[in-house]
Amino acid sequence: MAKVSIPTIKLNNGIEFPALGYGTWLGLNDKMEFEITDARKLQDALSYAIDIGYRHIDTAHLYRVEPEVGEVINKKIKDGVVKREDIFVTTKVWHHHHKQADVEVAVRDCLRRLNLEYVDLVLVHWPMSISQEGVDENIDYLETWRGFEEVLKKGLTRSIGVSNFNIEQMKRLLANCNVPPAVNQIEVNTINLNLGQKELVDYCQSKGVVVVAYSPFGTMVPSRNYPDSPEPKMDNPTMLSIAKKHGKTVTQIALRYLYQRGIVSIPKTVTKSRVLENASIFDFQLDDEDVATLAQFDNGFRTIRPLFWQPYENYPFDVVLGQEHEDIPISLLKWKNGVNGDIE
Ligand SMILES: NC(=O)C1=CN([C@@H]2O[C@H](COP(=O)(O)OP(=O)(O)OC[C@H]3O[C@@H](n4cnc5c(N)ncnc54)[C@H](OP(=O)(O)O)[C@@H]3O)[C@@H](O)[C@H]2O)C=CC1
Ligand SMILES: O=C1CO[C@H](CO)[C@@H](O)[C@@H]1O
Repeated sequence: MAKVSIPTIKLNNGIEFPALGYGTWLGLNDKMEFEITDARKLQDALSYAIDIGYRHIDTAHLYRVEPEVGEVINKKIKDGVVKREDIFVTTKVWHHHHKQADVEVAVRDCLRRLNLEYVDLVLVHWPMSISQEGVDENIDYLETWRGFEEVLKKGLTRSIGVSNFNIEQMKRLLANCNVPPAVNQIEVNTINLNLGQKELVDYCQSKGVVVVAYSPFGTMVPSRNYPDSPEPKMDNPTMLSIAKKHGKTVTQIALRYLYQRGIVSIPKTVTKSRVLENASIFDFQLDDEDVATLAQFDNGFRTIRPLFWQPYENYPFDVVLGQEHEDIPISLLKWKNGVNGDIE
């Protein structure tokens, strides 16, 4: 079987963080459920990923797949493929759990669903605080962060971090915390609309906060949020020529570019050949000319741009007036069995 060796980056707490992880967001259907066939594919592909050397898995309460992900991890531990301490598991607290006292309940529920005693990193998924009913709860993320510092102290997680925080929110958090966030997980992509996030990435990195790129391929579909959204750049001649020069694929060029910017990426795929392809990026180097060319693609467009959350306090992105009520999946906030969001 093929094997990959994925380097690590040190977090600000000294913990080694694999520079490439496995994303587990499958999307949800109209009933806000994932398709069970996709979950089986995810388990097969994740199992293969661990076999070939992936050691970092990104999941979240929102994704509804924590039980499936935990099942694979526990099986690999039982089968002696890895030890628990070899695997870096990230999960995220959804925004109806932002009260300080709710954070521990939420993280313990993640651990129960994952069937793990601890995670390696838990993130504040978004800076906004929204109730199950879609009401703006307006809880300050500084309060949420105090809850995060408590779960760290209790050993439920080895690191704490944030996701979707903008520069102002990062500055305010860093100025008002006891434990600084280890990471900020944000969209950075070079395949779809091209969001380089230079300013935010530079700021986080200058403060020792590792940037994790979600949707590194811009989810590989044209964005719903922009009427003239282009197709992903899989056939772009410039990308193809850089890929050809290095004997690599366009997606590998995109991931390598992130790695050379010091960014950790977490591509999602349920296709085994792509699991291998995405991790085979540590055996070549983009030169200065390639890097300068790739940087020019950045045009500041987001793929993940949840317009329906624009009216909420602490929405982190620029607000586009007139589009606030588009396509509101309030049900995305609803959980089957009450506030803890069990899916069993
Ligand atoms: N913190 C946050 O708010 C967010 C976090 N995330 C995290 O980031 C992860 C990745 O982002 P995601 O939005 O899933 O999108 P990605 O940008 O990773 O794109 C996923 C899509 O790309 C396809 N794909 C993967 N590898 C290749 C390849 N080598 N060649 C061609 N196509 C490929 C996949 O297809 P297939 O599976 O069929 O192979 C899938 O359709 C998520 O799974 C999640 O863990 C994502 C969004 C927001
Ligand atoms: O993690 C996530 C997965 O993608 C969703 C959008 O499709 C995001 O809202 C969410 O933050």
